[in-house]
Amino acid sequence: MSTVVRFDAFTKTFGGTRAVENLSFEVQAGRIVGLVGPNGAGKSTSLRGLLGLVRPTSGSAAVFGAPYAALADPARRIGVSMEGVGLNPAHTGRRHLTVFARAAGLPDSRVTEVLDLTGIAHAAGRKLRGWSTGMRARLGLATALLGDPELLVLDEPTNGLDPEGVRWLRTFLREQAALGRTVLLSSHMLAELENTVDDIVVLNRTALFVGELTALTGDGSRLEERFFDLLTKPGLVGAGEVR
Ligand SMILES: Nc1ncnc2c1ncn2[C@@H]1O[C@H](COP(=O)(O)OP(=O)(O)OP(=O)(O)O)[C@@H](O)[C@H]1O
Repeated sequence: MSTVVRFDAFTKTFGGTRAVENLSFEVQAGRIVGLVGPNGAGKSTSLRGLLGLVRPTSGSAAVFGAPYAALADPARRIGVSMEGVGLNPAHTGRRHLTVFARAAGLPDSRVTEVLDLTGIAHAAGRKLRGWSTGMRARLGLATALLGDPELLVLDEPTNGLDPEGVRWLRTFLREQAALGRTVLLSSHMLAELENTVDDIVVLNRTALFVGELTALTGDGSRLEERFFDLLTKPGLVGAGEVR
């Protein structure tokens, strides 16, 4: 197995706020890894640190063995879906994707492919101001897929998706993993994650658990139960718990 992502004692302080402390974990190729934690736990800060959008106060985050900024062709190797990526409401979906495709040196034909892949081809000609949150979530994913990347980094990809969309995303991510792609995603949807991820990182400023999902749920427990155990009763969870 090869290591795709590696956080090593990653720590980020904003002014007086320690957003992430001493976070260490690895993501192996072909795995789907879920980063979970309560609001403000540091999930987005960690993902942004991986993508070079946040500079660690100490420690490091590396992707494909190097800091993001050192990668030769990050837009083709890593697909990112994250809130705050500019959407021009006056652009159509196709236009939005074409801007990103051209910036990454990809052919316009790839835009049509990702529109089909993510089920939004029928809306491609409509201005984004009229798109629902769920449609925008699919557009975020379509943008991430443009470069046919080896790694997908998805911040809250299920936000705004309806149940059909959530199910579609789960199947889609499993297919990606079966093709050898790697997925690192953050989510609040514990019940859904249980059906999707191979490995899990429970984060509450520091990592409370890093390991295979089955180490938490293999005894028939629900992820939600184990999650709250970790948050409220550290020391009871066992294998994989970070001490
Ligand atoms: N640019 C910033 N400047 C100051 N503080 C920040 C900044 N970004 C994040 N923080 C703080 O860092 C902490 C972690 O925030 P972060 O957004 O990483 O958490 P999160 O787990 O993604 O939360 P949520 O689930 O609510 O999206 C919070 O206390 C937040 O207020």
